[in-house]
Amino acid sequence: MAKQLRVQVWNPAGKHRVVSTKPMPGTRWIGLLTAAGCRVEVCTENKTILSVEDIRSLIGTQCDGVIGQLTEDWGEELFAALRKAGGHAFSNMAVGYNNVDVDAATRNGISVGNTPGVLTETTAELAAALTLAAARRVVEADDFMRAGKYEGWIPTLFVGNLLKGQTVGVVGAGRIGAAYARMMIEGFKMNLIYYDLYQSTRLENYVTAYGEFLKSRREVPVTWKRATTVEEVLGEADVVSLHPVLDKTTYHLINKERLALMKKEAILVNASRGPVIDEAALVEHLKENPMFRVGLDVFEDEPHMKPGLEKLPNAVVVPHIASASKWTREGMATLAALNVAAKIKGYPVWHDSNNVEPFLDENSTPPLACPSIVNSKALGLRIGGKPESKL
Ligand SMILES: NC(=O)c1ccc[n+]([C@@H]2O[C@H](COP(=O)([O-])OP(=O)(O)OC[C@H]3O[C@@H](n4cnc5c(N)ncnc54)[C@H](O)[C@@H]3O)[C@@H](O)[C@H]2O)c1
Ligand SMILES: O=C(O)[C@H](O)CO
Repeated sequence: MAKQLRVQVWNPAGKHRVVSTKPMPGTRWIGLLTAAGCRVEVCTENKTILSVEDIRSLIGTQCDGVIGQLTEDWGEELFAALRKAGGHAFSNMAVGYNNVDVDAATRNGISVGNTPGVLTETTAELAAALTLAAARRVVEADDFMRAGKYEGWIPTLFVGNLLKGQTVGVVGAGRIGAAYARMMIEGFKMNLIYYDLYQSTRLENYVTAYGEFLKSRREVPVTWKRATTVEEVLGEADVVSLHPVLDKTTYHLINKERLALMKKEAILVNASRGPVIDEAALVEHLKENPMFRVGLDVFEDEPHMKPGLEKLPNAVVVPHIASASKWTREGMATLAALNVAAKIKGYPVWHDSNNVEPFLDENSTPPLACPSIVNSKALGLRIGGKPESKL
């Protein structure tokens, strides 16, 4: 018998029961759910990652929808439990949904929401921060300073890499990868090489236009190149940042053999998902190549690091905080709540999941639609959405 988990209840008399497996930032998301007639139960148990058993007990015998987290294992067991409890709506509070078995959700007639767009710039900024921290050895230098080791300026102290005029490689040039590329190109005048399954004409045009602008100012123009293989990016780039989805095609995309193709003094950044890199191979590569540096936001066995990584000065490591700006986290909560509330109300799926801005303006009522449902086609859900109607 599973233990009863602590919950905080909002709008107890609400007609539809919605569970959030975690407290989420801000209050707008709670207001939107209660305005849609939902009783909202937020799990406040002091446990970082809930087990499948914990979540089953939260779902209970009657539940219309759940907002879950990327640390949870949403598979057949939970979706069957949710369907049995009368539910038909689930949303991850994340854009990535590799923790969700979407086919299992579809089999059980449950929609799977995610939160694209609202975290694009925030995540790209953290990838840029990791790039700079690794290139200029910021964390090593900070440790050195705090340890009282600084005895005065010398020409050889913490010499790192200059980014200007170097080549930035982006693997996965979707929303976040393209935003990161633009930051590095405009901010540091880097040239671009990218690899993606699809051509990013928008990004290419952007770099071309920026190159023309620089030329008009008699500055050296930036350039772009679409690589035909990931190996081409690894061989040519001075900085490589990983931004693909995690699936079978990207699991251990960066392995021992591919690390060996990279420049000895290259920088590798990962703010996508940990398993995109074979982390044990990375630890060995970092040991053998002290001038090779990494910036990591995500890890293969989160929350753990592969043994040895914690000791390496050429690695900057942060705990999966790439989307952690107040505006983004509150926006993620809003999108997740609306994915569930609008589905419960029978509204259609928003026509453009790459443009969720209309849902994020706190001063206006959101469109009558689910912002982003990844299995909308498989479930045969209606596409539409009308701005400026009350939920
Ligand atoms: N660290 C964090 O906190 C954080 C925050 C947000 C997103 N993410 C991760 O970033 C990922 C990307 O988010 P997004 O909004 O940019 O998604 P997106 O769908 O816009 O971009 C993903 C890109 O990856 C490409 N891709 C897929 N398979 C590929 C392959 N085998 N090789 C190369 N490219 C491939 C796709 O074509 C697409 O362009 C998410 O799925 C999530 O896992 C992490
Ligand atoms: O996929 C996501 O949205 C992120 O990992 C959350 O920060």
